[in-house]
Amino acid sequence: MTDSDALNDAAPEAACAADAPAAAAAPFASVAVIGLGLIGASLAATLAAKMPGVRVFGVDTDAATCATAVERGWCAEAAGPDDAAFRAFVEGPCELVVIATPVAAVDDYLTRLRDWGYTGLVTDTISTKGHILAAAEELLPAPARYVPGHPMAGSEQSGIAGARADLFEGANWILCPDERTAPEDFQHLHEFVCGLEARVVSLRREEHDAAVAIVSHVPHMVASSLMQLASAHADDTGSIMRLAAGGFKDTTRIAAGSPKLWCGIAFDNAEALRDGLAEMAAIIGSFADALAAGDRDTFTRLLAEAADARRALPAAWVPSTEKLLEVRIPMVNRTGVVAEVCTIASSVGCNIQSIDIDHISEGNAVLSLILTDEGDVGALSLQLINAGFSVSFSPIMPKEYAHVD
Ligand SMILES: NC(=O)C1=CN([C@@H]2O[C@H](COP(=O)(O)OP(=O)(O)OC[C@H]3O[C@@H](n4cnc5c(N)ncnc54)[C@H](O)[C@@H]3O)[C@@H](O)[C@H]2O)C=CC1
Ligand SMILES: O=C(O)C(=O)Cc1ccc(O)cc1
Repeated sequence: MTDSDALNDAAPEAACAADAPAAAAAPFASVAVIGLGLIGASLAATLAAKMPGVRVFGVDTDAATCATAVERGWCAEAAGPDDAAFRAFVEGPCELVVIATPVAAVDDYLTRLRDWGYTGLVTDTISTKGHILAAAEELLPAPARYVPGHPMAGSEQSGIAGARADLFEGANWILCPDERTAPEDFQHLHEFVCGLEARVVSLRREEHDAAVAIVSHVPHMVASSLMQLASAHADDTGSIMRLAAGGFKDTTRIAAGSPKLWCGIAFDNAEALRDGLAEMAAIIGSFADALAAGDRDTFTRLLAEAADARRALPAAWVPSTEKLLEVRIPMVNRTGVVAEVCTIASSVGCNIQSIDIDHISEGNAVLSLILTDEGDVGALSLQLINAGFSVSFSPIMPKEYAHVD
């Protein structure tokens, strides 16, 4: 039994305590968080609050940031990258490394992990995967144990000053397993992310950058462009800015984000961002064209399509605890089952609440997923069958579920 098994075994009682906020089961006993800025420090703060048994070692080049993280009780220890204690932690108890720095710092840490012979799990929070995927493949001693991650939550603030223990609550957290990802590794990472009260969305790693260009990187550049436009029209007194109503503020909040961080993100996702910006320019052009042509129908259609799409944006979902569904999938003679199944489930909007692997015999296991009442279960079933899986679904009662963990 590993340390983390022991933690897991101890967790159900804690999770049942009715009065205090329950501590989540901790799949890792010791975690290194590299980069203690908005995201890394929020992760450390969340772990301290929700998985207090986890020993977090923080790493940051800024000594004051390290001191703050320890003072606040978010990290047991925190140090600069050259501190011997960091190497000792990686070579010793560390079970998970989370890289939460700007993308420019990635090579340095992957090289250190290589030089220190680290073969444990590695994930990250970096907004783009262009660089880190290639670097992890080249540098990590166990590249199959790198699972790209990306919390789709944050803010326009930077550094530990903006960090919050509730930043990830209800947020989507992308994980990108591939066919080499060991089922147990993905199961533990899934538990880790769910323990932060975020929701895992599985995505093929090669699709990540194009997808986030559309929902995150182009919007950031559009928000910045709106501020450029307004600034160009502001006189010395800035009076035009005082006219800005809620809509302007809603659509430009993210423009206050760190220019250095966002320049790094843009250049690591240059191709998808360029394509997205060109599409965006064409869409803005179609409004201008309709105006020039006096074409009210087209103009109204463009607005109406956008209004419908905005109203249909998924609201925060409160899953019904009465409608859980278990999906059981034999994993005989097939690698990459977990990555494939979870990616299919996410693509049809299904939310996996927990993952269990029942080992039936040597080399023979059944993957058991507990789904909440979200997404298109019919499409899930069809796609899994088309992908060659033999699947069985059964509704489960909340009481039964209490014993699944
Ligand atoms: N800001 C946001 O809303 C989100 C950011 N991300 C991604 O997460 C990562 C971190 O972003 P933020 O926390 O917002 O950045 P941040 O600017 O708030 O913090 C970065 C931290 O990394 C430290 N740092 C810089 N270089 C370092 C190095 N070589 N070694 C150790 N520490 C170093 C800085 O001192 C700082 O504390 C980035 O890759 C970003 O793209 C992901 C989701 C949301
Ligand atoms: O502030 C917000 O609303 C964001 O959308 C933050 C954000 C910034 C960068 C990411 O890669 C993901 C999320």
